Amino acid sequence: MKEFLDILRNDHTDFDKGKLTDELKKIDPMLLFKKWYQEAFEKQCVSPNSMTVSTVGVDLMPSSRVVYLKDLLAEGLIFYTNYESEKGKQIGENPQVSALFFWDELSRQIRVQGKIEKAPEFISDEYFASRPRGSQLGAWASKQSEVISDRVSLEKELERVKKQFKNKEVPRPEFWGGYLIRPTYIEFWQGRPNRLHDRICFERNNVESEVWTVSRRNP
Ligand SMILES: Cc1cc2nc3c(=O)[nH]c(=O)nc-3n(C[C@H](O)[C@H](O)[C@H](O)COP(=O)(O)O)c2cc1C
Ligand SMILES: Cc1ncc(COP(=O)(O)O)c(C=O)c1O
Repeated sequence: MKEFLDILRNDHTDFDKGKLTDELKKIDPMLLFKKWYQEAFEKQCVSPNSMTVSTVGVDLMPSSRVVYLKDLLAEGLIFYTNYESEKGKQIGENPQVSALFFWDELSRQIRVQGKIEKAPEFISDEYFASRPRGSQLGAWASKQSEVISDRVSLEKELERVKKQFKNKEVPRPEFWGGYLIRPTYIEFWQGRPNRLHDRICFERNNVESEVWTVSRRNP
């Protein structure tokens, strides 16, 4: 037991897969995001579309979970979920969130902060319709984040939902759809030797502004 903890504790492997030049400061951050995302895909990073989204409700207790990035628009990042889930409730209380990507194979991290809002309904409809029927039924069956007595009750609910939509298309539930994160802060992080990493940060005052202030930060 101690052995693996020690191995990990004593692992000081350097990051050395690239660097960030000041040239990057001239690029639109959403275009740079797309470039890095594409590179994460092409380098076959594990789960390149997994992002950790953190929300904070009125109790001020941050809560984080992994979701899949599904759409990348010029305006921001879209993921899909249950609007009545814990995250949905917290977003209702406070629309400020952060999102995080880590692509180990590239020694890269992207940190995003911004404002979140429900995606337009037609975007959610289109995405929901593209999902496998099993996942569509699952969205109806799961009262996401609510306590259930046991697994059997969830499976019973799935059976009920299956009967309800037998021989019919499964419509998108009103309580399920996309959220659009509009960034006000995007940080590109490239791991470098001796823990002296490169960080290029883009910030703007509000989501309408097209003026990004760019800085390099200490690692
Ligand atoms: C790789 C991965 C991808 C996930 N993708 C989603 C997703 O796209 N949407 C979603 O609602 N939950 C997704 N989940 C489940 C969430 O992490 C989380 O358990 C769920 O959304 C409930 O979170 P909440 O109770 O904080 O609202 C994913 C989990 C993992 C590990
Ligand atoms: C609870 C939940 N909802 C939605 C999703 C996204 O699923 P899909 O890629 O089928 O839209 C996931 C993915 O793991 C999930 O766990």
